[in-house]
Amino acid sequence: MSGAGSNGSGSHRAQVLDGTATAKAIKGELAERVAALAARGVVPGLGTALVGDDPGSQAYVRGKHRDCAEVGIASIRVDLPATASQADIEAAVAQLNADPACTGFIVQLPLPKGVDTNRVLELLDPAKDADGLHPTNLGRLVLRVNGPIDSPLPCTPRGILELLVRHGIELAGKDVVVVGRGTTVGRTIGLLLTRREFNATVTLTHTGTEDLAEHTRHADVIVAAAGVAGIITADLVKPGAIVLDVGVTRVVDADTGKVRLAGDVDSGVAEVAGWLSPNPGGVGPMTRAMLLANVVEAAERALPALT
Ligand SMILES: Nc1nc(=O)c2c([nH]1)NC[C@@H]1CN(c3ccc(C(=O)N[C@@H](CCC(=O)O)C(=O)O)cc3)C=[N+]21
Repeated sequence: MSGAGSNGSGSHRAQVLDGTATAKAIKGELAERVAALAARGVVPGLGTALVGDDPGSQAYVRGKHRDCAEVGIASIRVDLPATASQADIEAAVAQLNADPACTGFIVQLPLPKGVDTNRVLELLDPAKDADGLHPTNLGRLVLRVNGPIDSPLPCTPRGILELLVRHGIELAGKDVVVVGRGTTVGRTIGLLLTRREFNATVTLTHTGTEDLAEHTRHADVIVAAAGVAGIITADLVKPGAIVLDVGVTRVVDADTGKVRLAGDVDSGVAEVAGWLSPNPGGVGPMTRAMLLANVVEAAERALPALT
């Protein structure tokens, strides 16, 4: 093996966890499964409920529908104005729950201030929950000790696991430090990785952690999902560690004055880590691929059994 150890000349570069290429391979596989469904008269359909005009959220939703077109999944869009009320949003969820063309859907987060997000998520039909964020599905994530994935998992945690598996990386017995405790990434990947089939040892750190470096410096794997640009600097990383850059923050570039997206991982980490997921091009494309997988699997589960 070369690449994973320092060569002493200071020119070490971490190996790349290539999310773009991996997501492309997964989309190819999903296109075949979509074709098999079509042969049985079923066209999977992804619904999105988008509230307001945040440019970031609009871009994400556009990207999701573009991905759908690539693999043959139908698109159903429900767009509501920023002024939509709780009742309007709940009505959009009810509409997607009832639409037979929609086999899976997401409510794009975050919802506008004042909206009760948990109440909206509770209303999704768990069988159509493409984000795996309905309490029933989060409960299944916790309860399932072993066995096949038969309920949707949240897209980013699933994407991270898939990215590692497809690069031949095993987590069993490893020390994983997760930075960030959000529902969509940090807390859920922590719960998932402690399940017997993954068998990792997990430390879940967050903004209240007194000495973050003390934890990360001993980690075999760091999942950086704090949403704080550049929080993981090279001195926080054990040489050879596996580092996943999940965070996305909009920052104003000091030199150009332009807004750009910044990850949680500082560029210097590439000199220390053994493996690193680029950002962009790492976890983001995998998240989108797993959304497609969740939609295809929901349609597969809904098929009548072959006799
Ligand atoms: N209900 C819900 N489900 C989500 O899955 C969800 C959400 N709400 N709200 C926002 C976050 C964010 N998120 C991203 C997905 C893909 C990229 C992605 O593909 N990024 C590209 C770069 C894209 C660019 O340059 O703008 C990359 O990393 O290579 C990024 C961010 C999903 N989210």
